[in-house]
Amino acid sequence: MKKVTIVVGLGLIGGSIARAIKEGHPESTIIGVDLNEASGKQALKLGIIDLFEKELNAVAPKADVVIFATPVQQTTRLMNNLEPSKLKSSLVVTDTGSTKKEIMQQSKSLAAQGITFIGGHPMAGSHKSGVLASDARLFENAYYLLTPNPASNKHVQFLKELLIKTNAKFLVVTPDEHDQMTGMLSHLPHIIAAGLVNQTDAFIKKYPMASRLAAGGFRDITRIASSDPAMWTDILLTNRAVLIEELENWQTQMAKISSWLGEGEGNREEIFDFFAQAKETRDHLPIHKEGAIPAFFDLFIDIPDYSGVVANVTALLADKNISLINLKILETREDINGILQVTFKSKQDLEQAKRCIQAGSDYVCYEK
Ligand SMILES: NC(=O)c1ccc[n+]([C@@H]2O[C@H](COP(=O)([O-])OP(=O)(O)OC[C@H]3O[C@@H](n4cnc5c(N)ncnc54)[C@H](O)[C@@H]3O)[C@@H](O)[C@H]2O)c1
Ligand SMILES: O=C(O)C(=O)C[C@]1(C(=O)O)C=C[C@@H](O)C=C1
Repeated sequence: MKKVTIVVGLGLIGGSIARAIKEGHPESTIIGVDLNEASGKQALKLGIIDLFEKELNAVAPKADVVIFATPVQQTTRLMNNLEPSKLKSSLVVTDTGSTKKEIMQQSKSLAAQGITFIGGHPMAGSHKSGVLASDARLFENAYYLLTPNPASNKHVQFLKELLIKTNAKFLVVTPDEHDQMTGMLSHLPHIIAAGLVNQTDAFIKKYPMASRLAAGGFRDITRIASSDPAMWTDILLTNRAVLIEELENWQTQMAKISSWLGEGEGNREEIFDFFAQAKETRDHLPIHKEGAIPAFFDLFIDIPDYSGVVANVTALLADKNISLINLKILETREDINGILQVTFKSKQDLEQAKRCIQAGSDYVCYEK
């Protein structure tokens, strides 16, 4: 496919999409557009794009495809600034934004001027931002939701072909269905995670030692609280009605638990059922695991708290040529062992590392 694609926003999503297009269509040209010149330089250096430009309208007339991978409200602003009379009549415009109703509303004025617009949203990502976190495999096996304008239906196949190497599963939904479903399954969880971390922050001021006790449960439910605040502000402000309703449902649920607790033992069964129902549902949800960036493999090692132990572990791994991605001490207190978190790229590396550390030391290794 010898096409010119402009990717606007060279961050996690734009970078990952550009990588996948390069992989599937090496003969195509990718022009990267970003406000941030450093992102452009990094993308050029990584070979993700062929050219960099700060101003979209300076290059838009060359484009066969424009893909917006900017925060939602930046995307609507940039769409509004396009100059349709200067664009190719065959141009296909799409986006990657986490909400769809406002963007689809904005696209009507483009459609009125003959520009094809297909809303898009890959349902995979990370709390990490920026082009350095991008990965062509990010969307593998994930759903990629599409909300085409009626007049754009015939271009959906072309877009799927362009994005073939994302290895995503494309699904057409209405903008309303989209915002309802992502509101429940993505936006509300991000609000809850951020709220929980903020509540913890206030608590830690009272009990400073508590910060050292944040273990697996807290880590699992709050990872997404590290996501980019600018991106999430735009998401919330473009899905207000859905989120207000879901927050009310959430508050009703929390109030119910609070009242059960107020009455104590008499509500044992209700409390049990609350957790039992959640376990049943969670255990049967087909949660997307493969392809996302945190598809790294963590090995946890209980280590005695003395200096030199990290060097011991790395020496054991180096001896067997096992490469690691990251190494972090999660906990060090005088009275207990520390935990060393060693991250590997593959399950095989992790298993080999576990065997070699267990053979060469008496450290206890485990996965979570
Ligand atoms: N992060 C995720 O998990 C995820 C997943 C799916 C979809 N999305 C959506 O994808 C979009 C991009 O998210 P991301 O995670 O890649 O963010 P990011 O912060 O990693 O990248 C955004 C990039 O856009 C650039 N940018 C911002 N405003 C711009 C403008 N006016 N003109 C040109 N460049 C501009 C920034 O400099 C940055 O490089 C958002 O709409 C988000 O809702 C995010
Ligand atoms: O894995 C994460 O960190 C994400 O938050 C990814 C996530 C999600 O909520 O699942 C976040 C926003 C997107 O619009 C799509 C995916």
